[in-house]
Amino acid sequence: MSNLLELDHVTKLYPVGGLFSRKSIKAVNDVSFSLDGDKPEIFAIVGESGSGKSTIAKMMLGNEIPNSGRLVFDGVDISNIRNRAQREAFMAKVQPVFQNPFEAFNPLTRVDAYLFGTAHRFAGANTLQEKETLSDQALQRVGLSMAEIKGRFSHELSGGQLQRVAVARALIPSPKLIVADEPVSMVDASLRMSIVNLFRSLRDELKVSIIYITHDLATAYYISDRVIIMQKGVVIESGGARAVLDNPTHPYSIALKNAVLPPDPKAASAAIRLRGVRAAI
Ligand SMILES: Nc1ncnc2c1ncn2[C@@H]1O[C@H](COP(=O)(O)OP(=O)(O)OP(=O)(O)O)[C@@H](O)[C@H]1O
Repeated sequence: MSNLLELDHVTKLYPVGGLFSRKSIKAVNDVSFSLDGDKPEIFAIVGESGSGKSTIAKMMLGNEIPNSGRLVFDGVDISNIRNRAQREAFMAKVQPVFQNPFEAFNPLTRVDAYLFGTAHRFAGANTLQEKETLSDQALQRVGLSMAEIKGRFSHELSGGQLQRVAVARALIPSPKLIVADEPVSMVDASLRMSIVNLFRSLRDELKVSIIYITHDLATAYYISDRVIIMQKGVVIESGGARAVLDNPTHPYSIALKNAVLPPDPKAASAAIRLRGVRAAI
């Protein structure tokens, strides 16, 4: 068995308190886990705001370097990727999907231009015909087509459609890993499940592994194979998604779960209880 991705005691510090301060915050504190290269899975990273989820995503994408520990993708330490050719090869294999599709697409640029650019840069498409063919194949995978989006700008598409285009773009290079940071939190609630189900079909049909970063326990429970729950940079619980989320053992995970349990008369005060638990831990 070889690992697709391994995080080995990864810690990331950020300075706090201004230029001359020596203080720092441990945004990510000694986090370790790995994804199997032979078994595509949806791996959820769950936690409240500030728990370190996005910092992990940035390190996985090579946009931040850990202060200690290693992130190894496909046998290569991500911190050692230096030249342009290595960077391009890495980016083709690890693709991001971000929270807000309206921020990911410049409103003045036609959406298809993003797909064509990716097809050219990462998939060797040179002619317009080749770019259109690759883009259309990816769009079909996410339930759209070139005909539907050609020539259109981001504001002419719904949030759900635009997030699908973002996923299609991520698929064009045939990545091994998609790092999706809160991919449904800006999408209309009625369309959320369709995007979440899309990730499942990508795992099953394209054999892509997906890091699913979310504060939403319900969708994590629904689609993930494994989950880690983070608090203040630390992994406080990890394992099979069902096992962890059916029977959380850490007070913080129990509080997180209670906060989404319907329809509980106490649910309205869940957020307040959660704050109490946080303060107590
Ligand atoms: N560039 C930065 N400089 C200083 N501190 C940072 C920086 N990025 C993140 N942090 C801090 O690191 C901690 C973890 O932040 P991070 O964004 O990873 O959390 P998160 O779980 O993704 O939260 P959210 O869901 O709100 O994005 C927070 O305390 C945050 O303020």
